Amino acid sequence: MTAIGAPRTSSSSTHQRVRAAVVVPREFTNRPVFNRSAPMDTILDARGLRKRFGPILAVDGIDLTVAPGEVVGFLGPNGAGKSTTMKLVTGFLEPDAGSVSICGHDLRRAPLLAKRQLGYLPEGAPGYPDMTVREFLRFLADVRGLSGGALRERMDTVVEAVHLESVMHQSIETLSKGFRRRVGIAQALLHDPRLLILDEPTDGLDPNQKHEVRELVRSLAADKAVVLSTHILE
Ligand SMILES: Nc1ncnc2c1ncn2[C@@H]1O[C@H](COP(=O)(O)OP(=O)(O)OP(=O)(O)O)[C@@H](O)[C@H]1O
Repeated sequence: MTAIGAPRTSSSSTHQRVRAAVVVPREFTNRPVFNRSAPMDTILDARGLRKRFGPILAVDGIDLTVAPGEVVGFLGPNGAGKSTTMKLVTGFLEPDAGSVSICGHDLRRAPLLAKRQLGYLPEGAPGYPDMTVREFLRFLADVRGLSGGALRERMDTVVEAVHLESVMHQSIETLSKGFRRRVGIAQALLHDPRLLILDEPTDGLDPNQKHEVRELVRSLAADKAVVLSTHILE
């Protein structure tokens, strides 16, 4: 994947900016990536990211900076390299070249500090199928180091934000796609991160659910930076 053109900006509110980074497979373009120097309040600063899988050059020199209040959308066809870029940005995969900094913390040198500021919804929103939603969220809150009153407060906040009240005692394997995706978003929000990376958050959802997730992302983005992807080009 390379990114083409300057990111487009549209103003949805005075505090929020939405940008679309159109991403295309390497063979379709020789145009340069967008390359800007990071301003002081940058939440995500990725430079020169490159990743090869054998003969496939999946990510070829991505530079990306995202500031608070910005929503950046990766738009590209299947196989363009959107998920791979997200895996590099979240530390799920090691890049062959390049660096990632989250809230000023270098992902390689200070992974815990960087990941503390990161919430990640992987593609397909994986969860532990036999856990109930409550067990799953409690487990992840525990992993994130939350306990006592802080844990209860964050659980209540995300359950309300994502509207999970009605399914808290249901096992994840019995949830509809829409609710499964919401649980994935809830776990990404639990520790109140500054950066949200959402891989295809609306994929497979019906139009109402898509609208809800988009509204949710919009409401969350006021004080966070959000990067999301979609292969739905229209
Ligand atoms: N672990 C891997 N091993 C080998 N090739 C891989 C691996 N992960 C991704 N690829 C390849 O890298 C390229 C980019 O894949 P990626 O999943 O990042 O694309 P994508 O834009 O997210 O696509 P989609 O919209 O289908 O999710 C594809 O050609 C894919 O086959």
